[in-house]
Amino acid sequence: MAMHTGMGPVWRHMRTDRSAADVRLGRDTLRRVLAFATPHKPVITVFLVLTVLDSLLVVVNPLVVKEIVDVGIKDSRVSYIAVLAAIMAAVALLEAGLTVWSGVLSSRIGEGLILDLRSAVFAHVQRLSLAFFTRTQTGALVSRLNNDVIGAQRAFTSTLQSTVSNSIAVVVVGATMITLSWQVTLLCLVLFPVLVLTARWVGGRLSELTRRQMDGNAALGNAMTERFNVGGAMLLKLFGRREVEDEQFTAKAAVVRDLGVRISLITRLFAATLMLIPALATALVYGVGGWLVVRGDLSIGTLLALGTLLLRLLGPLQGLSNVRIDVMTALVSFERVFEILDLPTTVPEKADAKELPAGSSTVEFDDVVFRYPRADEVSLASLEAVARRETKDTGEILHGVSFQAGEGDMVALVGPSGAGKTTVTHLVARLYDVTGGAVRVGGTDVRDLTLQSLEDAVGYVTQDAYMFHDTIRANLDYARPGASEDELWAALSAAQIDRLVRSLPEGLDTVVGDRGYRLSGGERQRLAIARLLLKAPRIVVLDEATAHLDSESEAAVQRALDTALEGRTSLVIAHRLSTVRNADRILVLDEGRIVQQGTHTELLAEGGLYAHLYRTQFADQPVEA
Ligand SMILES: Nc1ncnc2c1ncn2[C@@H]1O[C@H](COP(=O)(O)OP(=O)(O)OP(=O)(O)O)[C@@H](O)[C@H]1O
Repeated sequence: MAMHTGMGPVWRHMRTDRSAADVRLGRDTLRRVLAFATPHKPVITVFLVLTVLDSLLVVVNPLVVKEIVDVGIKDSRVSYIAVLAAIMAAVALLEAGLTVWSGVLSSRIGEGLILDLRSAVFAHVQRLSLAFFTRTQTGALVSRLNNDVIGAQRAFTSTLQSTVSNSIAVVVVGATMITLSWQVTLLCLVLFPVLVLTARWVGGRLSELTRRQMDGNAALGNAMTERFNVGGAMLLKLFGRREVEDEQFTAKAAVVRDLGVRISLITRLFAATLMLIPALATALVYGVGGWLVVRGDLSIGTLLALGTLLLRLLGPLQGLSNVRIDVMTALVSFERVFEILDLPTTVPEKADAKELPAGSSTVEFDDVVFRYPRADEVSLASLEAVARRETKDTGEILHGVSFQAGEGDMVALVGPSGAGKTTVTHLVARLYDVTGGAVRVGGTDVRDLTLQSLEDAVGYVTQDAYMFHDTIRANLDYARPGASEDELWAALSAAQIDRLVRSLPEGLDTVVGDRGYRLSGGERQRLAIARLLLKAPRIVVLDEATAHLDSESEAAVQRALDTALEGRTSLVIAHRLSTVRNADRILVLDEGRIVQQGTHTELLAEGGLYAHLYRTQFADQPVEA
């Protein structure tokens, strides 16, 4: 097997982060790692048996060589030589077979473990509260997780295999060599510490230089992404900074070049040492061994066997010198994955949570107090580079908010920017939990309901409705899996967007979302309304678009909304005159408090903040038909 003689895995060791070896692991880590291995126990057992067999085979062929030379050739026994040669060929075949078989098992274990870890992490992260996502740079989290999941599976494949096979090989080959000639063995072993020490030194230097090179490349990447987008490119042009930018970029790139040259120099020096030491050891074996043969203390066959065995000792010894770092690196990866799995959600479902009874759609806020969770309450200490750590409290955002929306009522929220309107809407479907007081849906505290039944009952349409980078059909299907073609078109037509979708060359199969066909703000919101209509929730939370739509799409959005809200209890962050006029109740929020509530006519008569908002925001809007 390549592992016994080759130096392939060495390069990976050389570049791994050596700091892992000094990390202190949690008490439970090993137990939990084993728990992940349990489902794969039978395969791991077979894999280990194969690895042991393969490592034992390593000494067979050198011993057969000895037998051929010392007995077969010396005594001119041709048929015996033929048998021994056949054994050699059989061992080689067996070794090849074992390599393939254990390779297949290794990937089955590794890939199986990746699947288990990925599914567990995805399922858990999906259930974390919204607060986690507002605090964490998702891209960085995802790439960290990907690396850790792959690092963790390595524990059960290459690390496990190399540790077992290298240990056995060192013992078996070492013992065989000592039995053959302890004098020669001792002599060659003097050279190995040189190899191990060089490898350690090179490893330390390489891992540090590689880390610096990665940082340098990241800095280059950041410089480019920041400047090669429309905003950055414009800033550069407007401030005439081209020359300075050129110089700064070249300086950063030069650092990466210098590091690259140093890494390559050290790598080559090490490669030369790797070739030199076995060559020197071989010279020693044949020099000293040859002398012993001449003196009659050693047979020629033994000398040849020693020469071959020596080469088979080198790789395993080298591998073992890195074992601690390998094992620790894999365990640290596991620990990072566990850290994510251990993150508690701030909106947990109770064990005895109830289903929301069909038809209940009242919403009630009872003296609700709320503050947003701090970063250190929702994100990870070890994800410092990913999460913006802040321990400062955002302070109370809502102070004793109380109101009721009866079945089918439309409640409008108005108030200056930052008053807490969006925050109020977040609490209805438990995107966050209240700090004090209670939010009730259908008369039950939302914390006593199952998350699924609550999520089914409440639908949101936000200003910038998110669409997956997928077809219109797939985005609609998300709200009602398996919806028929007729149902899709009925929803699109009620949302006043059917004409547009029909006019697209690909129709329902047009890709929308981040990078696909770009819908205008109004079109996107109408598509979101179609999605809401398919979901058909009993309660609708809506953030009306503030952006100015042209009067035609404004009217279309309005008609779509009228359909969407009909017969449903709704909470609307209102920006339109028609909405406030039609609302059953208007809540006027200011600095986290409801300062006024009533109908449009009542509030206008009352004066105060509403009358002021009306004059500044609503009065100059045309009244729609
Ligand atoms: N995720 C968050 N973490 C911490 N503070 C937040 C968060 N979201 C909002 N806030 C703060 O809560 C306060 C209320 O914000 P909210 O978005 O509810 O106001 P709003 O009335 O909807 O404003 P606008 O009309 O401008 O959208 C603001 O001071 C805001 O800075």
